[in-house]
Amino acid sequence: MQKVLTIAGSDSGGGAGIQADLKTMTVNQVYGAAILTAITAQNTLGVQGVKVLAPEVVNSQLESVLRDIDFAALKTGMLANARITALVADKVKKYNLKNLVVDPVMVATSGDLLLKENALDIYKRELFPQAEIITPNLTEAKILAGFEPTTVVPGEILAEKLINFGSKYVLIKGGHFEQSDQSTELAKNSTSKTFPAQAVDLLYDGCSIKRFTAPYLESAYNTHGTGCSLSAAIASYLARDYSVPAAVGAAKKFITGALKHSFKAGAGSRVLNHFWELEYDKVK
Ligand SMILES: Nc1ncnc2c1ncn2[C@@H]1O[C@H](COP(=O)(O)OP(=O)(O)O)[C@@H](O)[C@H]1O
Ligand SMILES: Cc1ncc(COP(=O)(O)OP(=O)(O)O)c(N)n1
Repeated sequence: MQKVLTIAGSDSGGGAGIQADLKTMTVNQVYGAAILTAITAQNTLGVQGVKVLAPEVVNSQLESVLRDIDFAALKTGMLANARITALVADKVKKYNLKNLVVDPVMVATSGDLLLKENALDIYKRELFPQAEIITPNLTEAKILAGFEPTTVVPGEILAEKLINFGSKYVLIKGGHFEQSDQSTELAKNSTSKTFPAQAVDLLYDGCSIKRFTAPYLESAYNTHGTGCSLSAAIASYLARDYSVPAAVGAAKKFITGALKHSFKAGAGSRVLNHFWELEYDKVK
């Protein structure tokens, strides 16, 4: 059994954050451990409150598990601020951690901010250079590359800018496409005015681009926790010794199934069904 660590925030509604990561890891057959960075009061309608933990508390959790457990991969989600981001980067270096997946979580689907802006520099200088893969969504990719979120930028240009921060791979996710992005590479198969035909994620290693496509599921528009679960699945497959492109392909298949079987847990956005491949679901 391979061990995988998530360093992320808690989503009390169970759709994203640590809760989504641990469900993803369990169903993808790795042992998941979790370091909390923040506690959010959150449901399917949005984020009602955030309590970021003191760096000392994050530090003691990290020291406890890293001294004891040998992790085959790890992922970061909500790191909340510059001090926690720097602390995590230090631990990755100190413990020589491999297969680091960085999901640079900045904003929830609801629009609530989950990262202080001054953390961006630390991400770029200290965390990305140690990452096997970084997994920004389109908006996060634009912010990291220095563009306004509303600017239309081809995926190739974003990927080229982001790989220069030093990660081995960049995956730009196309799930939360915007109307203004309809003309770009990430949504070029668009047949409707509102939704693209394909959800296209773009993987770049500094040499060549590989696209991972799946049908865009209109019914699953705005489903919560997709980015968290995708990065947790990538970390799980890396731990199981998949190559990066193979891990991304397997994670994309997993997330597409979980989106297809997504459901309403509350009054707001849909949530993923992480367990869609299990037998009891097929019997229903
Ligand atoms: N409605 C959808 N239909 C198909 N795939 C989707 C849909 N929404 C998101 N995805 C996929 O989910 C994964 C997470 O992407 P995204 O939702 O953009 O990330 P984030 O949650 O970080 O904003 C990607 O593989 C993306 O293509
Ligand atoms: C505690 C917490 N962490 C991360 C998120 C954002 O989740 P993510 O899967 O990246 O994005 P959405 O699919 O929800 O847009 C969150 N909401 N809470």
